[in-house]
Amino acid sequence: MAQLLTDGEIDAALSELPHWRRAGNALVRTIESPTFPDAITLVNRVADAAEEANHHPDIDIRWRKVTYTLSTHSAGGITASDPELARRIDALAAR
Ligand SMILES: C[C@H](O)[C@H](O)[C@H]1CNC2=NC(N)=NC(=O)C2=N1
Repeated sequence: MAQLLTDGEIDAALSELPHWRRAGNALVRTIESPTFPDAITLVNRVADAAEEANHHPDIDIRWRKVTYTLSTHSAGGITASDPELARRIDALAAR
């Protein structure tokens, strides 16, 4: 099973992910897109990346604001897969 990151490892990962914050056992970022269709386009790109990585975010869609919550459900917290997916989401959001 994937190994949980320590608090120190999570802090170190977050120091390189300025858009993300820790909320308990998860990494969270809200991305506001210019329009609702833009927000959904990004959600679809994230879905493709998540499927490819077999690591899936929880996604909360509120009009143009989408909140991505990353944790490794099978491990009950944050593993290396979570900052990895956060970096992928950042790259897609910057397109
Ligand atoms: C069997 C398969 O590996 C699992 O169901 C995957 C799919 N996507 C997943 N995504 C996330 N975020 N956590 C998981 O534990 C997880 N498990």
